[in-house]
Order: sequence, then structure tokens, then C-alpha cells
Amino acid sequence: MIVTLTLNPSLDRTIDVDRLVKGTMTRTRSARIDPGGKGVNVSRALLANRVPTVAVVTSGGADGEQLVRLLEGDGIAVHAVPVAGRTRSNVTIVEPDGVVTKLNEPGEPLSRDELGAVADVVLDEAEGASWAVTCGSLPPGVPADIYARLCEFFTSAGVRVAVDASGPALLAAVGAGPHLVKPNREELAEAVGRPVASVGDAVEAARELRERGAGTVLASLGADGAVLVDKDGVTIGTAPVAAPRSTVGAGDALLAGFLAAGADGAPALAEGLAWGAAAVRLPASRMPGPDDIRRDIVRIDARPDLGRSLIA
Ligand SMILES: Nc1ncnc2c1ncn2[C@@H]1O[C@H](COP(=O)(O)OP(=O)(O)OP(=O)(O)O)[C@@H](O)[C@H]1O
Ligand SMILES: O=P(O)(O)OC[C@@]1(O)O[C@H](CO)[C@@H](O)[C@@H]1O
Repeated sequence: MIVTLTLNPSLDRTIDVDRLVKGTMTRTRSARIDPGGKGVNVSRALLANRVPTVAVVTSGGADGEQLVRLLEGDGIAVHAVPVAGRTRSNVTIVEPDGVVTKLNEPGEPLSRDELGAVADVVLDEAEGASWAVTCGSLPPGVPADIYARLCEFFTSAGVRVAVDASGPALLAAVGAGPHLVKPNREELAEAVGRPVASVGDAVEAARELRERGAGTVLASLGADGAVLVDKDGVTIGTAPVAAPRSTVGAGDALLAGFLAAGADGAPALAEGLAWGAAAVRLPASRMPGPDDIRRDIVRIDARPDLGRSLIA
């Protein structure tokens, strides 16, 4: 069982337009709503591939109720903690060439009591679980060390912890010694305080996060694939997609595939890359199921070129 926690979930509204021109009225072509938030997506991807999972989320107002209805409609086991603040809506605008413009709300503040209630629920749900996955931005008012504190609780209960966070929340979590962190290129660069312009830069930055406490670093590099740095060394892979449709949630699919495959070494990296690439071929933040995932496109580089520049 893999338990995910999303403190700041969203209704993801995806709008297709022919062309987005700032400052003009644009008629849209189509729109869809998906349950969103990083942990939510990890659970959606796991369930689509028949990996048992529970999604713990906060839920507030009519949009929170809709989020829970959508998740339950998809057959996801969801434990929603009611909160006073409205669940946010995040908007993605997609142009025909796959260019994505994303507008994420900050979310509404969580009180101390609400945070305590969520922590009780997720610690309870994680009892006996193989992984607890804590993901995404923190709502206003939530201390930046929340993932670090949860990590300590999970670890002492014998549950492995994966963290997908950014900024101070990622830095604090790394110091608490999680089994796995999944930064993207920007998060990695911010965490080490220097640009990540090449594959070698990503490897060095990932090594630094390991030195600071993370057990394994799975750094996602968009179209450049992903870098895995763990106790056994460095593994690098790619899974090219000729015509990406939407990259939203691709990092969540990568993480889900990596965990589903056992979170260890090249086989797990390859599975994660296959799931990430499959997500990119799907519209909006749809998560891939078995029929979408192609493992034949994955390449694990036996002799990686560390000097290779990353796509801008
Ligand atoms: N343009 C692309 N072509 C092929 N694969 C891609 C592309 N973009 C993303 N991917 C795949 O998805 C994975 C995750 O992408 P990325 O690094 O953009 O994650 P992210 O920023 O965490 O995404 P999100 O926050 O939307 O989930 C990559 O490691 C890669 O496997
Ligand atoms: O604002 P955050 O919490 O950083 O990210 C939230 C979000 O962009 O992440 C998911 C894609 O990874 C989307 O479903 C969701 O809208």
C-alpha cells in the first residue's frame, strides 16, 4: 500500500485554445476538470496500474466536495479531511503545439488544528504501508518543516518516505533523511543554489542532496529524462516523446512508476520514465494506465555524456 498526502490539492481545469494572446479575449476550444495536486496524481497513476493506494487530501467548500467526488468516481480510496478554506482551482491553458501555461492558486490557509487533524489521519493511514508520499506546495500558514516532521514520524513507524516539494519545504525535508526525493530541474537548482545546465550539473546537485540527508534522489529533467543518484551510484535515462500533448503531472507519473517498480536502481528508473513519457502523450493531467505505457522507448545510458546541455 502506498499512501499519498496532498495538503494543497486542486481542481485542475485544463482549457484548450488555438492561440493564447496576452491581453485579448480568447475563445476556448474545450475544457476539462481533473482531480489535481501532486499526491493525488501519484495515487491516480498507481490505481490506474492496479497498485493499492490511499490518497489523503484536505477538502473545503463545493470544489473540495467535487474533488472528492471525482476521485471516488475514479475508484480511488480517498480519506478527505474537511477544512474551512476553499479547495483551490489550478488552470492550465494548452496550445496545439503542446505549449502549456499554468496558473496555480496559493490555496487557502490551514489552521493549526486542521493541520494536526491531517497529520493524525495520514499517520494512521500509513500504518503498515510500504511508502508515504508527501507532495506539492504548502497552503499558506503551514510551516515549511511539515514534510520534515512527518518524515520523522513515518520513519520511526518503519514507513519509507518520498517527498516531492520545492524551496524551503524540500530543503527541510532533505535534512530529515527521507528515503527518496523527486526534485525537477528548477527545484534541484534552487536547492543547491546554482544553475543546473547540464546532465553533470544535475548529477552533482543530486549528490549534494544525498550528502545533506536524502537516501535516493530521482531528479526529473523534463524532455531530458531523469537522473537517479542512490547508494549504488548514478543512473541516467531518457524516454523521448515526439509530440508531447501535456506535461502536467508527468513528474507525478514518473514518481508513481518508480515506486510501483520497487524504487531501486535502473529497472525502477526505466519504469518511471515509461510512465512519465506516457503521461506526456496524454491530454491534461490524465494519468497513464497499462495500455498507455510503452517500455520499448526507454533508454538507460550505459555511458552517459555528463557534459550534455539540458534543453532550455
Ligand atoms: N517533453 C517531454 N518529452 C518526453 N518526456 C518528458 C517531457 N516532459 C516530461 N517528460 C517526462 O516526465 C518526467 C517528469 O517531467 P518534469 O521534469 O517536467 O517533471 P515535473 O516538473 O515534476 O512535472 P509536474 O510538476 O507537472 O508533474 C521526465 O523525467 C520525463 O520522463
Ligand atoms: O502548486 P503545486 O502544489 O506545486 O502543484 C500543483 C499542480 O500543478 O501539480 C500537479 C501536477 O504535478 C497538478 O495536478 C497541480 O495543479
